[in-house]
Amino acid sequence: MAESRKPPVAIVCVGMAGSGKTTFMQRINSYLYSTKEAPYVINLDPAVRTVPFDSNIDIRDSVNYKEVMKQYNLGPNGGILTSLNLFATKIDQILELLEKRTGVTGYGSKQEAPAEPTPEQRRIQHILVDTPGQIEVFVWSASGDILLSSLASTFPTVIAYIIDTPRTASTSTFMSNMLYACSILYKTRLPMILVFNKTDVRDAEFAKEWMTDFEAFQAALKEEQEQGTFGSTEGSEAGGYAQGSSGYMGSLLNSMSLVFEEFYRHLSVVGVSSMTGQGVEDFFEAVAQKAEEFERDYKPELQNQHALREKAKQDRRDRELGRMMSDMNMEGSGTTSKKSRTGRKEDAETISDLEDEEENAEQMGEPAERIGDPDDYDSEDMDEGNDDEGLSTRYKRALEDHNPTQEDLSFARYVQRASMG
Ligand SMILES: Nc1nc2c(ncn2[C@@H]2O[C@H](COP(=O)(O)OP(=O)(O)OP(=O)(O)O)[C@@H](O)[C@H]2O)c(=O)[nH]1
Repeated sequence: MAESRKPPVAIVCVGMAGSGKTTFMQRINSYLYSTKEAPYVINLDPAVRTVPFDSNIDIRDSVNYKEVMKQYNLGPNGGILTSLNLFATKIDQILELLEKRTGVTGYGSKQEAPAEPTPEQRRIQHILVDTPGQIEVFVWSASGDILLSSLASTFPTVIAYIIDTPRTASTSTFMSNMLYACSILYKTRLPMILVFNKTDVRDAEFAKEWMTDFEAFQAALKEEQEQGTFGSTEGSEAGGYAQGSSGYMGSLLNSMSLVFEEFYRHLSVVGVSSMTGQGVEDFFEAVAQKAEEFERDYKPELQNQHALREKAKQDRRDRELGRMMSDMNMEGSGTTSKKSRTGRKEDAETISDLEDEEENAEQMGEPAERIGDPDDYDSEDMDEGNDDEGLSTRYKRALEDHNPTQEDLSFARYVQRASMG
């Protein structure tokens, strides 16, 4: 009897620019190496110059960010977004690779589950993902969504939200960060760990206290207002808000601290120093806890959504198939020859449509054999089977195999237009 195996956990590091994502990735990467559990590393930041660790998959190997900016006359953020979009069109290949390396298949996978993972596959317990510093470009873009939901369809996926602790020590910057974390949690719908980084500079105890005791937060807010430091970044320098304007802000933060009580309950909080390595073990304990939570609470919901999407897709295919058949006037006329009913031209259009789809898919980087054998749509072959049922089945299969989702389709068109696939 094969020993049951926990699938590797995907840890996606997000955080504002300069919060220390890359340094944190480097730290947890070397920690895992020291425990002989080498992770699988993915870099999704196309604009980073040097990455201080080895990546197994690097967006920079597929997309040249500088070239994208030049070619499309884009600024830095547009360049990152476009690079991510282009990379997301290859998500099938990325997943296939991850599944091969880890021996795990997801519920949406086209691959068969392996009988027994090899020792190499078993060794990968974590997949680490570094993201661009322009957090919104990743979290709020369709490509970020595709990358995250694809990962989560195969692996327990956890978001590590990295916070620059010294720069979050005032009530206003703390609350801004919490608001951001909250929006990411509700956008991604994945379990989240708040990583208060740089604890060698500033201890994260204050943040933990503010998250568990709203009275402590309100007391800190009052103190800042009295000392005139309200609105500063680090809670000690001169206030960023003019006297008098802090009244509204103060009461807003006060109310938010009450509203966020429920949100805080869904989070794990750890203090880490990526510089010294302090707190890294706590982080991995939180990861294990969140991975269990993912399997228990998030996965059924994701599977449910996946099943609903599949059903909607199937219904749409059926409708399209029905429409196509009635357009071709083929329903229930099993004796008439297809050629005489529709004429050569129509057949040729249909075949070329299918070929177009195949071409689209190839431009998206899928290997030809996965797109379907061109012989399937050979006109001679189609002529041979004069029964409607055969043709109907073929169309159905063609739609199943080749009709991308609306999302895929828009990406396919996008890539085609950009001629970058
Ligand atoms: N003292 C201290 N500094 C840190 C720590 N972690 C990161 N830093 C510093 O913070 C700065 C930013 O770190 P990065 O790892 O480049 O941050 P990032 O979030 O990847 O930055 P972007 O790539 O711009 O998004 C660097 O100067 C790091 O040396 C830490 O735990 N303690």
